[in-house]
Amino acid sequence: MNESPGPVASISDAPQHVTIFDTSLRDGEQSPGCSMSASQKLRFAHALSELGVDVIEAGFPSSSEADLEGVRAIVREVRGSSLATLARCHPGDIEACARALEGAAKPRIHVFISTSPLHRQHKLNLDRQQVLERAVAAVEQARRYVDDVEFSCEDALRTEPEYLVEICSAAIAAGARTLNIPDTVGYTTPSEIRSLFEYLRSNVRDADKAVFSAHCHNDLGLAVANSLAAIEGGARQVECTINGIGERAGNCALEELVMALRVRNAYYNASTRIDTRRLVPTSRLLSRITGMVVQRNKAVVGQNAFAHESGIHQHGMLKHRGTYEIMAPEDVGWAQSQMVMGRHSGRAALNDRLQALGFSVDEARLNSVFAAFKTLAEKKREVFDADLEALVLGADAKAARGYRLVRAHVSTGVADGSLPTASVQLVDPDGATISEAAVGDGPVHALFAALARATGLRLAIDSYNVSSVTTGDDAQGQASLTARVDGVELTGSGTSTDIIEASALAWLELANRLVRTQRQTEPATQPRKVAATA
Ligand SMILES: CC(=O)SCCNC(=O)CCNC(=O)[C@H](O)C(C)(C)COP(=O)(O)OP(=O)(O)OC[C@H]1O[C@@H](n2cnc3c(N)ncnc32)[C@H](O)[C@@H]1OP(=O)(O)O
Ligand SMILES: CC(C)C(=O)C(=O)O
Ligand SMILES: [Mg+2]
Repeated sequence: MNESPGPVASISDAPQHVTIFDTSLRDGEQSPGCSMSASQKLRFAHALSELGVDVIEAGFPSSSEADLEGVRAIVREVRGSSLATLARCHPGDIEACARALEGAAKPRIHVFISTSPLHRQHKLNLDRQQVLERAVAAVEQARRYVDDVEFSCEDALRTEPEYLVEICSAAIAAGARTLNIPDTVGYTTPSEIRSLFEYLRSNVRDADKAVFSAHCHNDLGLAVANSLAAIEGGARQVECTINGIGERAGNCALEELVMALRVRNAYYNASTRIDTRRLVPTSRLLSRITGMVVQRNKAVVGQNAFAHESGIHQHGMLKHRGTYEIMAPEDVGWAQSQMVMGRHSGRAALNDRLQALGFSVDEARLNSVFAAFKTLAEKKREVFDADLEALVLGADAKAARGYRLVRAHVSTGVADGSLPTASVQLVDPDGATISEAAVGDGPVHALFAALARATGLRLAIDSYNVSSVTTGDDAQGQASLTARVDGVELTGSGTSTDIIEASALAWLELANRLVRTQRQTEPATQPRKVAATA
C-alpha cells in the first residue's frame, strides 16, 4: 500500500491578501439574461459592498446613457469598496469613465485592449506595435484622471508570452497599478496559467510596482481552478462574479473561489475581506434581480450544497458533520444542513426526523415505519413531514384533527390606495366554525394575518415560496412555508390552481402540525412538547 501523502505544504510563508474584484455588474451583466436596470445595479452594488468586495466594477459607461447613469448612482451612494469602470483604449471611453466616477472616494479606471494575434489581426486590424501604443496612450490618459489605473490584455492566454512581457512593462511605465491577465475565452489550464503568472512576474519590468490579476472565463468549467492556480503563480487580485455569471459559460464564481481560499487556508495562506456569511443572501439577491436560477448542485450557494439524502451520509452526518461537509453551512449563510427524506435514506435519519417532529418510537415501531417509508419513497421523489406524520399516526395526515379551510376571500388593488384585506372561514379541531378578517401589507400578508387571528397561532415564517407544479394558464401552484419553533423547522405546503388557496392550505398544514405535536396522545408514540410562537 502507498504511504499517505501527508499534509500539503503551504504555497507561501507570509500570509497574503487577495483582492476580490467583482465584475457581476459589468462582465456578469453583459451576458444573455442578466441585464439589470440602474436601480437594480445600485441595489446589488450595496450588497457587494456589504459582502466586503474590495473593487466593484460598476459598468462600462461609454456603452450607453443608462450604464453611465447606473455607475453615477453607485458612485453617489456606495462607500467602502473601490469603484471601477471599463473603457476600450479609446479617448471617448476613458472620458466617459472619468465623468461617471466624479466624486467617487476610491475611483479606478480599467482600460483594456486585445493582445492575441487572432484578435489583433481579425478584430482590431492592428499590429503589435500599434496595440502597444494604444495601450500606453490609454493608460496615460486614464492616469490624468485617477491614480488607480488597471490595464487588461484581452485574450492574454492566447498571446505570445514575450509580447505580454513587453506590453505589461510598458503599461507599468505608463502608470498602471494593476495588470490583469484575462483568459477571455476560458482556454487555459491550471498548470499553464500558473506558469504564465510566474513567468510574467519574473520578466515584466518593475513587476513589483503592480498587482497581477487573473480574470478567468469558464468555457471548460475551469475558471475557479485556473484562478486558484494563478494565485499560486503570484496573482494577488482575482476578478470574479456572484454565481459565476458572465459572458458565455461565465466567470470565476466569487463564492467558490473565496471558500476555496478559506477552507484550504493552510495551503494557500491567503485571505480575503469577504464576509462569507453574506454569500448565500447575495447569491439569492442576484437570482431574484436577474431571474437566473442557481443550479441545485452549484457549490456553496446551490440548494443541494448542504443537503443529504442518502442513508449512509445522513448516518455519518448525525454522528459528526465533518464526515460529509468540509465547511459549515452557517459560515456561508445557510441556516443549517438539510436532511432530505427520500428513497436513499436510512433508519438513523428517519428516527432523527421523527424525533424532531415530536415522535419518539421504539425499535420495533421504527422498523415498521421504516418499511412503510421505503415503500412510499419508491413512489414519491421526496417524503415530506406530512407523509412521515401520516405513517407514524397510521392514518392519512389530511384526516387527522386540525383546522380546515372552508373559504377565503382576499381583495387588493394596485395604486388605488386600498388596503389588502382578507377574510377566512375555518372549522376548528372541535368542529366549531370560526370567521375572521385582517388587513396586511399585501394579499398574502393579510391572509396569514386573518388565519393567525382565527386560530390564535402566530407563526414566525422563515420562508414562503410559490412555484408552479404543472404547466399552462391553469397551472397548479404549490405554496411552501417554513417556520422554526423551539429550534425545530416545520414545513407546510398546499397546492391549488388558486395561489391564495394554496397559501392558506400551506399555512394551515403548518399550523395543524404544530397543534398535533402539542396534542398528540397516540399510545405508541410520545409527543415532544412544541410551543406556538406568540
Ligand atoms: C472581453 C470583454 O468583455 S470586452 C467588453 C465587452 N462588452 C461590451 O461590448 C458591452 C458594451 N459594448 C457596447 O455597448 C458597444 O459595443 C460599444 C458602445 C462599446 C461600441 O459600439 P460600436 O461603436 O457600435 O462598435 P461595435 O460594438 O460594433 O464594435 C466594437 C468596436 O470597438 C473596437 N474595439 C474593441 N475593443 C477595443 C479596445 N479594447 N480598444 C479599442 N477599440 C476596441 C472594435 O475594433 C470595433 O471598432 P470599429 O467599430 O472601428 O470596427
Ligand atoms: C475586459 C476584459 C477584462 C474581459 O472581460 C475579458 O477579457 O474577459
Ligand atoms: Mg471577461
